Amino acid sequence: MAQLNPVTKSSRQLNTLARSEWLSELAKQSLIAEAELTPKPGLVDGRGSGSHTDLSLDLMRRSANTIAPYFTRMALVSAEAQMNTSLRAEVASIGREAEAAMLGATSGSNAHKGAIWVLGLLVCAASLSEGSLADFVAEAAGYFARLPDRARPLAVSHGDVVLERYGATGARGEAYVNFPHVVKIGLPALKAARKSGRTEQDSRLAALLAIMSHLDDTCVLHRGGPEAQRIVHEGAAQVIEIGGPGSPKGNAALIALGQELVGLRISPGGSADLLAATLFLDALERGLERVEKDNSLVEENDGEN
Ligand SMILES: CC(C)(COP(=O)(O)OP(=O)(O)OC[C@H]1O[C@@H](n2cnc3c(N)ncnc32)[C@H](O)[C@@H]1O)[C@@H](O)C(=O)NCCC(=O)NCCS
Ligand SMILES: Nc1ncnc2c1ncn2[C@@H]1O[C@H](COP(=O)(O)OP(=O)(O)OP(=O)(O)O)[C@@H](O)[C@H]1O
Repeated sequence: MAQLNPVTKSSRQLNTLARSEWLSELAKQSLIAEAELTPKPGLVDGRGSGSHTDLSLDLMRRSANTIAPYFTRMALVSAEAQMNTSLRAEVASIGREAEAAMLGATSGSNAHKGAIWVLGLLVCAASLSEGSLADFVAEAAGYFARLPDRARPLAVSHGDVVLERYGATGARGEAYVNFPHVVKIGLPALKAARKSGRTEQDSRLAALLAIMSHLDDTCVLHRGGPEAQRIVHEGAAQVIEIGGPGSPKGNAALIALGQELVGLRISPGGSADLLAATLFLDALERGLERVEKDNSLVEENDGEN
């Protein structure tokens, strides 16, 4: 009989490790692809910092690279696990560690708080369910999010302030109802734009604008209240209505919307997070080895991250 080597990992363990690393890579690449996508209104992109004074594209990339190992850990603890409150607590604790590491890497700037939450839940759901269909994974992630978070900190967040003032449920609310702005708005817009022959860059921008035109975003509400939210909803809808990214009028309106948002210091950060989630689920569903580059950003160091 062949001698069993206790140090050798079983092929099942190796598969779990490979899938966890793949999910984490897809999540990281989705974050980098979102940040690099240009021109995005009010957000950090290849042109600069948008409406932010404490963020840059380099910082967004550094943050994404810092977070990636935490996505791997989330996927590993979720693989072959039961979706219950004890796993929820374990993942929440890794999520909070990721947030602290992100803040450490950015000298305290919030580059990816919302994104850690959204992608963390989706990575866990994809790992645990071994599924790849967007609706199915988003539903599993929603179920996971709704399990109680016993370690919720007492500190008041921007989301708490906005919930109290305007009743907007923000990142938590989006997850609790299975990410409708990703599966019912972002992904269909991405696929429809691709199908109509738009470039990958324009298709991703179309998905972002579709999300922006519907989402109640606590980043926007916290900085500018309901008037800022109205400007974002109507501005994004207008760009889509007159032809969308890739059409001459749509391109001009997109640039003008960006100038307006930067002038008012408005940033649709929640929509950016949900675009990253859209790119993640799209790559997962298509079984891609990596998130495709859209070629909208040509830089000397491009490709190193
Ligand atoms: C739920 C989170 C985001 C905290 O929510 P809270 O409302 O307090 O945060 P805050 O107002 O600072 O907003 C967080 C970010 O969400 C994004 N966002 C805003 N609006 C929306 C929206 N409608 N939909 C999705 N994302 C949004 C923005 O990027 C925003 O900056 C999260 O940090 C958390 O509770 N983590 C605990 C750890 C955990 O359970 N992790 C599990 C998986 S990682
Ligand atoms: N390309 C991007 N540009 C800017 N923000 C982004 C981008 N991608 C994702 N985000 C999200 O936007 C959020 C940044 O939010 P915001 O700047 O409002 O945070 P804050 O520092 O907590 O608030 P404020 O700057 O209003 O005091 C992050 O949670 C992040 O997940």
